[in-house]
Amino acid sequence: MTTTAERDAVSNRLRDNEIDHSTALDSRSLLSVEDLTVTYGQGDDAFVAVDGVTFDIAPGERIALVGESGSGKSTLAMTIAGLIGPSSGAHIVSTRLDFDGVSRRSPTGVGLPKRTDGIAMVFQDAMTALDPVWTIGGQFKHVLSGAGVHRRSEQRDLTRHWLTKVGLIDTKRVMKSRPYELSGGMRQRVMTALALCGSPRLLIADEPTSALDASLARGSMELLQQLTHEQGTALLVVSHDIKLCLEFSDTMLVMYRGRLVEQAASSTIVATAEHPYTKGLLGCIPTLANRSADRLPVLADFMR
Ligand SMILES: Nc1ncnc2c1ncn2[C@@H]1O[C@H](COP(=O)(O)OP(=O)(O)OP(=O)(O)O)[C@@H](O)[C@H]1O
Repeated sequence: MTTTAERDAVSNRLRDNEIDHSTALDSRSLLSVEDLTVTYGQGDDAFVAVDGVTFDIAPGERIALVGESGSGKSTLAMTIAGLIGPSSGAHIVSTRLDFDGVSRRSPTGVGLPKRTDGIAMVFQDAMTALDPVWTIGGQFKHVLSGAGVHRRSEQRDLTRHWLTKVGLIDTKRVMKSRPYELSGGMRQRVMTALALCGSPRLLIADEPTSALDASLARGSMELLQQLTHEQGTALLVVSHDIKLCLEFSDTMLVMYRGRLVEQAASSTIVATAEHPYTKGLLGCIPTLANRSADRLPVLADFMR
């Protein structure tokens, strides 16, 4: 049995491992992105999905990335996580992409490493994100081995610890189960536990609540917020749920047709929004004041 102190030591080791701080560039930012452009295809068929985006994430900061369908949110999130590259038909260019004090940019500014250590992702659909033929215990073993935890007792105890943290009981049964044997809500919790068990510095959640009903969505956001806060993990949530984002984030990033058109504190964005798309988006949130309106505002084409 691993003690709490031993488990904390493993978590700290996971947090610190393999990050080379010798090339530290900006100690204030966890993630620093400058002029990032992602293009799919080539020549006449080229499509710019992310267009010259610049932003920073501080350690422990909670960011909400919002925007209409096709505005480039997932492309941006997956690029940061190192999950998009030439094999996905994407051409990536940036002038800066630093994570945890280390430049992740290739020397030419084109492309990114395949995977970025210290960044984990939670996807929209747990059924497709989890491996269908492996038991949950086996999937934890795989992730923890990749994070440098090889002792079986440590792996077992960390798995139980994280399954309990996300609110699952009877962890023995869950560990022996395959994804299809669990309910949708349980799978979502397992995915969150898997993402956090390697003690990432940044957790990216792409539409984590869109498959859930309103009360489950709120519970899921609360859980993500609580667990990342406890670990000091920064959280980047991609979502269409503006209302939930306003409540559960420190900073709001608004994308429109590949561009970042607004970056503002979530607590004040309703009053300070400058871009017409942001104003339109915020104006579409149903409130007690506008519930009697015949129809919500229609968003115009804001791009010249
Ligand atoms: N592999 C690809 N090849 C070509 N175009 C792509 C590819 N992946 C995404 N796109 C295009 O890039 C644009 C941005 O897509 P992306 O999925 O990033 O948008 P999004 O804002 O996340 O949308 P949603 O909210 O619907 O998930 C879309 O027009 C999409 O069709």
